[in-house]
Amino acid sequence: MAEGQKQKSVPVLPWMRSPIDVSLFEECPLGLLPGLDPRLSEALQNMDIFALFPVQLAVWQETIGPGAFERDLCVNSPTGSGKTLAYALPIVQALSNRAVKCLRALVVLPTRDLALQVKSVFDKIAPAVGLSVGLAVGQSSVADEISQLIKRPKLEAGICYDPEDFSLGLQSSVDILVATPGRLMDHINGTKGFTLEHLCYLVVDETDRLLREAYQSWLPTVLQLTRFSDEGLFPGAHTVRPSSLGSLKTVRRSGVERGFKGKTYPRLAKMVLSATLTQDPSKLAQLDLHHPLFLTTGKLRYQLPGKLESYKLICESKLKPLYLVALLQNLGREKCIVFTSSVESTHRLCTLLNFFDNLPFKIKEYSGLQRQSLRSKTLRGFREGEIQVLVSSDAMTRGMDVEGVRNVINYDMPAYIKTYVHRAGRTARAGQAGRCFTLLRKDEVKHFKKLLQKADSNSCPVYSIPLSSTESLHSVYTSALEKLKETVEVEAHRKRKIGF
Ligand SMILES: Nc1ncnc2c1ncn2[C@@H]1O[C@H](COP(=O)(O)OP(=O)(O)OP(=O)(O)O)[C@@H](O)[C@H]1O
Repeated sequence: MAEGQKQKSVPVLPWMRSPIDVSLFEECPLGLLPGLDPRLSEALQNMDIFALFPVQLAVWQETIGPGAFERDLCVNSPTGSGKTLAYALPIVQALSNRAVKCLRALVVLPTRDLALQVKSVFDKIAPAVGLSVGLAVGQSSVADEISQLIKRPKLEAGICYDPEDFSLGLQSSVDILVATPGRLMDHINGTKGFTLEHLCYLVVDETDRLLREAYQSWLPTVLQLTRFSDEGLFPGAHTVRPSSLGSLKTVRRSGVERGFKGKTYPRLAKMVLSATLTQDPSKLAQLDLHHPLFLTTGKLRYQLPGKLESYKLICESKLKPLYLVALLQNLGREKCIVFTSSVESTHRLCTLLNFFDNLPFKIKEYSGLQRQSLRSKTLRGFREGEIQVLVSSDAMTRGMDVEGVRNVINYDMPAYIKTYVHRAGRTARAGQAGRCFTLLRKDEVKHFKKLLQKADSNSCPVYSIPLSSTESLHSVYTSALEKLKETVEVEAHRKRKIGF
């Protein structure tokens, strides 16, 4: 391919070749949105949301609008474009008239912090129409989680209950569940009264990441449990009805209509989303999609946010910490995420930075090496502005939405464009401006240029750091390196001692 020529990959799957182009949609003021429940309109306005973003309008049309959830949706839309509300709003609207409470929507996310973030979005709209939202992420003990998800029948005094019979009356306390695969499987396998029998909607957010997560075969299990059919038992019956045992029963019959042959009906409507959605047929096949409809933004496979500016800083490997500190000083106290290539280098870099005396900002580590409780505390501090710089490994920050992150720094060059897209996407969200800086060695510059071309970002000027800024840091850098060396030795000794 000639230098500079844009790479347009043609998807293998035919339905991916004729997508709905989200970039042709405009924002839609709430007042003009057909069918929006006024209670939800009010809840959105309380969130300072007065119009739907293009991807939200496009999904609305295929769910609440004329599309009426008839096809499964695959959404590929840039970071920060509002994918969470794109699925949360139609699900909440669709369930707003439900008569009986049972678990009807399941949203699966790869990490606990991400699940918490998504639950907080549902929490802002679902109660407005009387829906409850649950969380299954292992944040609290299993027992606490169960007590929030499952309602026990009221016991009447003087009656002796058989424990087995008693469990038949258990009901869901939630209409919508936001979960990570691990805890979801715990409830599927061990929680009495937890059932996916009535599920109508399944959302797989950060799909490409979750499809790599085979944890206890969570996806085939969910699909299997929602395929359950009581064919012939109640022909022509209403889809949700009381069973002979007094609890609810959803009857999924074998579909005979065109397009439903061999599938159960009512079917589970699926929405899968990512900023870098896989186009790999074998991976997508795992989702067993029904007449999938592809919604994507623009012609290129990878899109960066419209108001993102990319810059490169070229320096020798051994001077990278100096350039980083000088850059951070230039950025002042603006919130910033620094990405490294591994959990180990995240830890080392964060330790080193904290040995630079008198930096006017607070720097913390956020990585998979840490305990979840510590990670959550750090994230809270970053959200609230007590921490200004987060040094992070890749796996942890996908999808993370922190207000006010103005800058992202790639301390290590990302190896793939997907990684660049997700890292850079922590800034320039929701139409805001943001900057992404990448530190490069001279020999990496060419490869980096090629990488960015995949997202059509040819414009990536050099960001210059004056020599005087780095020179003034030399002595403090030398002493910080000494301290780092000592710390690394102490830590290694401690690990050996506890047989890590
Ligand atoms: N219609 C809207 N009007 C104003 N702000 C919105 C609207 N929809 C979403 N937002 C805000 O935009 C930000 C980004 O939304 P969201 O986290 O859903 O993006 P995303 O597309 O899922 O990004 P990523 O791919 O990184 O996960 C959030 O802070 C959200 O509150």
